[in-house]
Amino acid sequence: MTGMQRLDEQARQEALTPGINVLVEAGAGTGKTTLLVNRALTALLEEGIPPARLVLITFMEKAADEILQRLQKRLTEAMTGPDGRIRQRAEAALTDLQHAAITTIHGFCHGIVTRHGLGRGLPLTFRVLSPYEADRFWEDVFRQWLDRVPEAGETAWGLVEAGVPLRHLITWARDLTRWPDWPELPSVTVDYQGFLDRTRQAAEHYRTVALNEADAQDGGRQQIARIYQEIQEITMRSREQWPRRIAYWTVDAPKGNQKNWRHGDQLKEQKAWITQLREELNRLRQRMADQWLARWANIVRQSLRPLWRERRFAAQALTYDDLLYEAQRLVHDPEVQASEYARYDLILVDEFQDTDPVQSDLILRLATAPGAAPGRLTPGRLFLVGDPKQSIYRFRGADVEAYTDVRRQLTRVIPIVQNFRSQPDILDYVNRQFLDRWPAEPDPAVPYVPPYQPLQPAIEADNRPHVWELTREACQTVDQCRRAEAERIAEMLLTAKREQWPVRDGHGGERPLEWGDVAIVVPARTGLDIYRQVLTAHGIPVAPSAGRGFFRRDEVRGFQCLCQALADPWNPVWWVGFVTSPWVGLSLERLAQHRLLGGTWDLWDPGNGGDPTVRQWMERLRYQAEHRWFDAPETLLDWALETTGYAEALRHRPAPVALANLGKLRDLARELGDRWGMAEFARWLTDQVTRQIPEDEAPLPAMGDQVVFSTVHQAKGLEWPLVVVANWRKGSTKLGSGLHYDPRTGLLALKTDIWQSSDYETMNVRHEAREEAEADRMRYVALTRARDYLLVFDPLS
Ligand SMILES: Nc1ncnc2c1ncn2[C@@H]1O[C@H](COP(=O)(O)OP(=O)(O)OP(=O)(O)O)[C@@H](O)[C@H]1O
Repeated sequence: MTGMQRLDEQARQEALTPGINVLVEAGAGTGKTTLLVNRALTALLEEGIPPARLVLITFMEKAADEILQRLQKRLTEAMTGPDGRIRQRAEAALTDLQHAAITTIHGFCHGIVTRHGLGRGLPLTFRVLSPYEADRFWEDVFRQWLDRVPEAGETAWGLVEAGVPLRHLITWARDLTRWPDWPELPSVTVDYQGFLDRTRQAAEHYRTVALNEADAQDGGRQQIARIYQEIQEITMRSREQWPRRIAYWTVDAPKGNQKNWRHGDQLKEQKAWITQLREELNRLRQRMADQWLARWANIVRQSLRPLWRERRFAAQALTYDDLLYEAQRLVHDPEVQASEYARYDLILVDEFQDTDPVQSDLILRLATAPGAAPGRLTPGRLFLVGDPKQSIYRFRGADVEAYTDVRRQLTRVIPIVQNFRSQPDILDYVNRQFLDRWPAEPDPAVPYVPPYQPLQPAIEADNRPHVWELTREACQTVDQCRRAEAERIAEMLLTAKREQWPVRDGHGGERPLEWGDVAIVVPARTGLDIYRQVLTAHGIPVAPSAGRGFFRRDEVRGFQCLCQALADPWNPVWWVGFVTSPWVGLSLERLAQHRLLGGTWDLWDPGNGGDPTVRQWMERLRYQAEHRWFDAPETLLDWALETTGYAEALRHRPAPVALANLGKLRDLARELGDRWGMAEFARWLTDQVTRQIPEDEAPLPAMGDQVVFSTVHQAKGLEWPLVVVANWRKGSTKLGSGLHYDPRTGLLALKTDIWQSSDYETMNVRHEAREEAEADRMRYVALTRARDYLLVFDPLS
């Protein structure tokens, strides 16, 4: 099964050639990190570029750490090589390695902003706001804006009057201030009067006809009477009320039965008019949405955006987005560009498929000599590695078209296709899935669809099966299908374990499959509990996994109740919430007993009666409440852990998820509590818990011999001997409700349950095509995680 044949050695060598700008388009499992490290080593050892003149940008901090470690190891090895010059350079590079900018794009931008921001509209020193802080701060500024800028308050009030819910306005304003730039929208007028006049006249006419022509119980006659009545009511009201009434007016599909009419043609005519009215109403609503959007967006653009910028800069605080946008703005200043260009000799970028237009523009600017025309890159400055087939971060702004644009500008695109990870059968299966779906070369008509070069195996095929396309038992609902899938998975896994399927051990040998070799890779966490239950019922050990429900977890809610109890000791709900949470674990019966025994609910006056344990807790909490202004949330957390013995209890149970979450809670308490103090922290935490804001639970430390569940995003960059691809659904790819912006077309569109603006459809068509391509890429990532065995289901319908 060994017998490695090197297929693209020449391409790999070519990629390392100094003096050219390279985009290495490397498929899954082709060893991208090794290639990146090799190119950095060529720069350090052969070209003699000092570490400080290298930039190496990774997608995550963890990847930056890994690359740094690998470089350290390789340089240490090079220090004992035969060539004296290389030994010297390796030693020097190792000493200076900390000066190399091996960092995420945000880290890199931080440097640019720090070096050049002063005198260019940015604060001298600044700190970067965490997303929580940024949110909170934004809300303050938004409130002040509404209060202090008269047109802002008036516009908001006018829109609320017209039927736009305030919470929509707030969300839209937040989105609008987050996006870097978007065009001022043309103002829109809506001709309510014309619409109402026309509709009233027509309704009057059809009503008269129906009265003479149709039986009283006919649906059509009743329908026209209702329409007539509604239009009368709307016109009777003041103009200010028209928009709201029209926005929420629904006209049903035409009704009525020819049999009840003296002349059937009359009903036909009425039905045609009603259909037309429905269309007209939709168009009118679309115009209303355009008008609202333009009014709100333009006022946000004129005054909220500048105010928000001014306020955060005055507070010497930048958001993560600021780092990117400000760095991009700065490198468009010729002086800054010249200075940054002179600073580095080589820029290496990992995971370049997940770039966005801002990032790619910034990187290209730094690879262009000062004064050179845009796009005329200096040779030998760029080494980009990416796999457009694995671009799966569209939801947070990655734009595979930005990748395609850069690809077009680079003269050297080097495909690497030999996969070191998977069994030939698996690669064969993957190739068959995508060869027909994706073009061999980029197709300008579909710039968001990646080109596909078949993956080539690095090991020889054996005659064992490695891929199973699984089928489910017949099922009706999605959950039943999930259960059926889970049953089938359990059956296969038990067989694999019983038959001791061999997996490669990474040292050229084999060993029998263990539970820890198995991953179930899913697109989303919905419905995972079903799989978990079924597998557990079959005796298969399953690793607990972190979801998005951090603020719904008992350990977090218990602490939230404690914080709130101290911030608001007059309300017994909070302290009772705390003592009945698993932190303290008192039962409700015990509290009822406490009351029966003459206990109070009043923290300030626990009295002498009641249950002694409850009273003891009340006294402790009262003491804490009295001192709350002096306590930081982190100190409070420590106090609670010590006093309740909760962490100890979790350790004995054992409950790794809860323990890991307590760790995360402490980090939050430290970070936010330091800046906000107790009362503000308590308010914030309560807000997150009550609004059930989705938030990642703490990542878990490595588990023992257990099957893991992993989302595709979590699985990116990882591999397992046996991968099951399950819980796949062909979901809707439509743009959901809310405000949307497409930086590529400059379109802004909004949609609610009732109305949508006129650019929504155009935007949605673009969006759907891109989402479908993204879903295919997700599937590619999932399938290519498998080393030895792949079990795949078709999507659930
Ligand atoms: N030059 C090499 N020779 C043999 N095996 C290699 C080589 N480079 C990497 N590998 C092995 O191949 C597998 C895939 O490598 P790696 O995870 O670096 O690929 P990748 O390109 O980052 O994959 P993906 O993009 O799919 O996450 C790993 O098991 C790794 O140990």
